Formats: sequence, structure tokens, C-alpha cells
Amino acid sequence: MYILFYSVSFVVEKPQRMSNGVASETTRLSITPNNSSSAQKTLLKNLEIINGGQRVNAWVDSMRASSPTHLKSLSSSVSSEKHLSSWIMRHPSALEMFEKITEASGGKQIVMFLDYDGTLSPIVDDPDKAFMSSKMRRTVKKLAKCFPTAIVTGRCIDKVYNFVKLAELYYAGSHGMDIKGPAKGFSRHKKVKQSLLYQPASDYVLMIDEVYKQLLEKTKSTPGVIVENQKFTASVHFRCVEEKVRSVLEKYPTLKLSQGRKVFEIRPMIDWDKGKALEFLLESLGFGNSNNVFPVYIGDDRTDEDAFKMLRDRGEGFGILVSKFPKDTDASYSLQDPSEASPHTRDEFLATIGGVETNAAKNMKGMFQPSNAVVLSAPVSRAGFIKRCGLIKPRRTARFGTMAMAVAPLEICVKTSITTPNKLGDC
Ligand SMILES: O=P(O)(O)OC[C@H]1O[C@H](O[C@H]2O[C@H](CO)[C@@H](O)[C@H](O)[C@H]2O)[C@H](O)[C@@H](O)[C@@H]1O
Repeated sequence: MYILFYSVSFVVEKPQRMSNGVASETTRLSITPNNSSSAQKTLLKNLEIINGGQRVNAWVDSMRASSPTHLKSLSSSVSSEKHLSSWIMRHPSALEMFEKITEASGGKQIVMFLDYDGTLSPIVDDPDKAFMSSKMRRTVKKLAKCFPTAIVTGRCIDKVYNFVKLAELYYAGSHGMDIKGPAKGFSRHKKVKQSLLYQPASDYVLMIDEVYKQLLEKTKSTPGVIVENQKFTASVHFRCVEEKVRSVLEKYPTLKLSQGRKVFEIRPMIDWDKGKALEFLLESLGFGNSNNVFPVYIGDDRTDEDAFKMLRDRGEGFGILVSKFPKDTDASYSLQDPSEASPHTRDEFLATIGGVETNAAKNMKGMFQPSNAVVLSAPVSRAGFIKRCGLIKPRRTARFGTMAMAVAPLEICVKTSITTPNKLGDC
């Protein structure tokens, strides 16, 4: 297991909110590795893949056309490779950085925040078929036994719950505008108020429903369009309908349009996002002014950047961006896209994070199952913990050498395929 130590120098032009609510892409970070052996290996591995002929084109094409947070201005595959290599240096794989991450959490209460689409489930064309695997569900369930765990998603709570089906979790649906605690009798955390519920955009439900119906009407003749009512936000899948979406929105000055992964999102013009939801949940859990918390947020989309930025601004925990492409991000670590990730490695990562028990947790007697009270720092003890916690099968030597990971709003999201005209998005 390699441990990397980085001298970090940040040249950050923070993402700017433009008048239309779309964040500009100007964050630049620069990190110099003091020991780059592992990063070089990862880099070489990625360059090998990229140099495989056809893959170069696919990669560059995706870089150009896909999700909005991809870094731009790549004039040649050589400079693309340089971009990729420097990006990986700046956002090392969370798997390879495991030891450093656990070290950083030392003694603090880990709270897990997980995005849904593209993080816990693979991205698929039909939003109603974005199922998470049973294995991933088991992993999240076990994770929630160890730490307060929340799903933070653009989907409305009902839709995401139908996929996740875990009553013991916290849910922040509709891009954080619908927050609910665990179902009655399922809360494992003493500090949280019973029946936690917060809906900062409740005044918008009727308006969103109205906009949703108009969008359905306006887009009905456009093949491939899917309009979703997410209660506090709405999503329109298909980029070609941008004009039509904008024309509907002109009449609603208090709604704003933003962009996700091939999605336009229409949401109430209120100062609320996934970052605010994360902060709200931490406060509800009793960690508002605590130095004893270590939040970990895993997500793949631009909307997750608000949560990554919140963690950066609070100077607590860290964000992990699920992406196989370099992107501007406030996350500190990266994991590959779920579609390419080995489910085993992915689950192992979540399970391993689940294995980081803290002094704070030990002090909060009764909050956790007794079997979870273990402090870990080395691979061997980690394996021991994992065995006890029942998260994954123990190994004599833990290996975390490869990048891999998979882990909705009152908004309107428009998604389109980047490869096939008139087809629903292939994010
Ligand atoms: O915050 P998230 O949990 O990431 O949800 C954001 C959007 O997720 C869904 O769309 C995404 O996943 C779909 C299924 O894989 C895919 O077809 C689409 O292209 C992705 O953007 C959901 O349908 C949206 O309403 C959410 O806003």
C-alpha cells in the first residue's frame, strides 16, 4: 500500500454563479507530489488505456461534449494526457489515499453523504431504470450501521427511496430541498431529533407542478424527451429542448435554470443546494459547531460541487468526485465512473470507509453497535475490523491499488445523448 504525501498549492478561482444560475468553470488547483511512485503508476495505467487508439477519440470526444464540469481547451491528445495526469495528481484516487484519509479523520465522527445517480447507481438512459445493485444496497446498509449516512440527490425522496429502500438512512431529495430523517424506530443516532423533516422550498410545489405540465406539453413532439416532476424541482432529459425550456421559464422569474450531467435543472430561486442540505444535516445530527466530525461526501455531478465546496469552506472532512475524466472540482479525491468500476473494489472502498472507527464514536457510548468500536490504522487491523463489522470478507493483505468507484431537485433537468442525435442522454 502506497501512501502519497502532497505539497498542495491552490490557485483557486472559485466557481462563479452567473446570472442564469450556471456555475462557471474556473477552479484551478496545483499539487506537487513529494512521492509520486503510486500516482505515476495510476497515471501510467490510465495513459495506457487512453493510448489504445479508438479510446483516445472517445475520451477526447467525451471531454468536449459531456458533463459541464469537464475541463476544456484540450487541443491535442498529448495535452489531454498532460491534463489527465496533472488532474490525477491533484485529485488522487481515494482508494490509493486511504491511509491518508483515515489519518486525517483521526478521532472524529465520520458522517457519510452519498449522491445517488452515477454514484450508487450506474448512469443509464432511462431514469426509471437506474437501479442500484443488491450488493451496493447491502454495503450502504452496513455503512449506516457504523455511521450516520445520508443520500443527497436531485431526485425526489419517493423516487430515490424506491431505488434505495433503506429506512435507516437520512434522505435529502430534490437537490437537498426535501430532508427527512430515518423512519420511526430506525434512527441509530441519539442526537438527531425524531422525525427530522425540512422543506425550504415548500411554497414552490404548485409552481413546479405547473411548469412540469407545461414542459410536458411543449416537449411532447420531441422524440426521446423525458420530463420528470421531482416535487420541488423538475428534470427534462434531452438537451435539444433547451430553447423550449427557456421559453417556459421566462414567465417564472423566481425559478432558475442550471445544468447537471446532460440535464437542465429548474429550481426555486432560493439559497439552497446540496451543500446547504449537508450543513443542515450536520447541525441536526448535533455537529453544528463541533470539531469532532469528519464528513465524507461522494458524488459525481456538478450539483455535488456545492457539497464539496461546503466541506472545503468548513475545513472539515473531504469530498470524493466519481469521475474517470478530469473535471474542475472542489473535491479532494477521485474515484472512477461506476460503469468502469469493479463492484468489488467499489463496495470494498465504502466498506473500508465504514471501517474507520473514531475516538469520537467510542466516546459516544450507545450511539453505535458495540462491535463497531474499533480504531484502525493499518491494513491488518482494518481487515480485522471489516471482518467484525461484517462488511466484507477479511483478507490477509488489504489491496487498494486501483481507482474504482460508483457510489435529483424542484428542478427541470434536460438531458441529451452526446453520441446519438435525438436520443436520450448517455451520461
Ligand atoms: O443528484 P443525483 O442523485 O445524481 O441525481 C441527479 C439526476 O439524476 C437522474 O438523472 C441522471 O441519471 C439518469 C439515470 O441514470 C440518467 O438518465 C441522466 O442522464 C442523469 O442525469 C434523474 O433522472 C434526474 O432527475 C436527477 O436530477
